[in-house]
Amino acid sequence: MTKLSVNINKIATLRNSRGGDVPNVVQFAKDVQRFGAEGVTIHPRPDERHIRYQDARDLKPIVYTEYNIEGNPVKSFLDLVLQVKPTQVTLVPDAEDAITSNAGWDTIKNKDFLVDVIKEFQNNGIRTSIFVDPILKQIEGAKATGTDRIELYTEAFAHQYGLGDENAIKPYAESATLANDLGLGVNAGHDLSLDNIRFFKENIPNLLEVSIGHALIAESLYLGIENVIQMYLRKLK
Ligand SMILES: CC(=O)[C@@H](O)[C@H](O)COP(=O)(O)O
Ligand SMILES: NCC(=O)COP(=O)(O)O
Repeated sequence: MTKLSVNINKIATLRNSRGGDVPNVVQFAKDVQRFGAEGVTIHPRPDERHIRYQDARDLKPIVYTEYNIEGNPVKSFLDLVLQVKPTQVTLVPDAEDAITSNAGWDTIKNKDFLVDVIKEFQNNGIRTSIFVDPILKQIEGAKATGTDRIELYTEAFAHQYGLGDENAIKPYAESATLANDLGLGVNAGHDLSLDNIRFFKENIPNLLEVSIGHALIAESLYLGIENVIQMYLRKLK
């Protein structure tokens, strides 16, 4: 079974555009869970351009499904996650000025750093996942960090599949198979959508969780958030 975790960054982007509290991020998280989402994901960035650090704290008491916080483990992020204690932390090596996440970890070069932060989170009862490109030696490197899971960075798949190239799934299927063999859990995310999720899910062995935000919110503008969540759940069965 693959869990659907709804990334609510875009709700915070909309709220921040007017400086008030509409839409309310906490209410939205309550509602997506009521509509069937099996997790809530946020990705607070150091400039707080969408999710603010205070949102991460405010969400803690109301997220009764899986709470996943993503981000680059700079000191302020580390402190926040250790305070909030979500179900899972997903480490993403994103530059501060990046518009969105645009690469996975070099798990070999950053091994010592990752081993230390992963241990710190795990010692505090937080499951860890690290964002990686579908490259076999990076999956082996991920195993050496001690992480519980990996999150496959799916932007390249989404782009190529959108152009009609079904072979784009191959490196993902191979990476997931290796991760399964190594005992790593497999999550995935970035640019997944109603158009590509079923094909992705059907070809990835033992896919535990997908986190989806940008497309899901855009699709909801036309189809409604409750309906869209139900559509994803059907495709992930
Ligand atoms: C790790 C990942 O792919 C997503 O968290 C993505 O980075 C969403 O972040 P933005 O909403 O800032 O684009
Ligand atoms: N981890 C990926 C995520 O949370 C959402 O990414 P996207 O659907 O906004 O591209």
